Amino acid sequence: MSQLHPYRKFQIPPNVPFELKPAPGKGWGLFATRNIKRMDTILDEIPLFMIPKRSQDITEMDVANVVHSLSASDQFVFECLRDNGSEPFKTMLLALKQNFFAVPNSPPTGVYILSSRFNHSCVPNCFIIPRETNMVTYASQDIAQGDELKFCYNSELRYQVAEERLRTLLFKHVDCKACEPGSYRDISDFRRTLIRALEYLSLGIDKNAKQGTPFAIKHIDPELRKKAESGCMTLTSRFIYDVFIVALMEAEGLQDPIKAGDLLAQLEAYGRAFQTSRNAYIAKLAMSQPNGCDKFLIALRFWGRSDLGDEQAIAGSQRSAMAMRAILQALHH
Ligand SMILES: C[S@@+](CC[C@H](N)C(=O)[O-])C[C@H]1O[C@@H](n2cnc3c(N)ncnc32)[C@H](O)[C@@H]1O
Repeated sequence: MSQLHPYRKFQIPPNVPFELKPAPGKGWGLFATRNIKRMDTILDEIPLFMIPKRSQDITEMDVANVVHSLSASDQFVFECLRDNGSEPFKTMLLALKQNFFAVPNSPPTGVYILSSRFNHSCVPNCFIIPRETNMVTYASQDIAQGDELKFCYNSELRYQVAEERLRTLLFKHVDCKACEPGSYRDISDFRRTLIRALEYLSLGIDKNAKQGTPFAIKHIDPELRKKAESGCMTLTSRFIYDVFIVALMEAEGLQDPIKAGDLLAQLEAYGRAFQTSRNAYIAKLAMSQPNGCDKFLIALRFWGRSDLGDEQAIAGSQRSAMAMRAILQALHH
């Protein structure tokens, strides 16, 4: 049966490290045909077509106009798209909605035939980023031959617990080890709640508040909370919180190099802001450790310490907290 499936007609580029085949319970998916190393490129794909509008503004007519202007072979490829691998889409707009990526600084919406065959996981082994108008997928960890290749569909999901993610994803059933009830999910929920609380302590705001999720800020010690919210957290405390986030993200399998790179850059910036030489030394030592857990253990030496650079850093973080609050308020209205 699957031998006759229209996806069999897709052109798979030579030398890619995957095959497209049925993924039970999820339609079809991509599976590694050889071992893949962390940071290897898995796919670098040009769009089948692009539409110069944001996806939410695109109409059926927009899609029809573009599709009719494609070559016969590209039109055929678009027609092969199936709703989760089974039924043809009822409208062209639905086919676009399941197979597009937003492309910054370009015509904003592109349809990518193979990049949209990756299934979702909240504990992904790949990540995808735009490069000009292409979508490029990389391995975020070493992947064994035969493993399914999956990325996280929405970066906001990384801070949500399973129940919240299920509401966001809207799949009938999510096949994902962090979403299935059981001990892995309990540990995963615990780590993600902790990551969000630590981020709150470090930044003084809940960047994910727009999700309307029941994050238990009220459980945080009121004095600590006041300190965080008024931007008065010391450099040493912020360093400890952010290193703890790095360690938890690694343990959670969320260390894709982009997010991890942002966090590490932030930690390097704290490191440069220390004016007490012993603190600068501890920060350097922590950053030289190979993984987040070892970094965190070194950073614990900061416990209870202040720094000569605190006053300056606090003034700076109060200014940026005010700016960030204004941005978030504008976004939510
Ligand atoms: C962009 S498509 C991915 C490819 C799709 N499986 C196919 O056969 O063409 C997204 C759809 O795949 C399914 N899917 C993706 N990840 C899944 C997961 N972890 N669990 C269950 N279904 C999933 C959902 O139906 C989702 O709407």
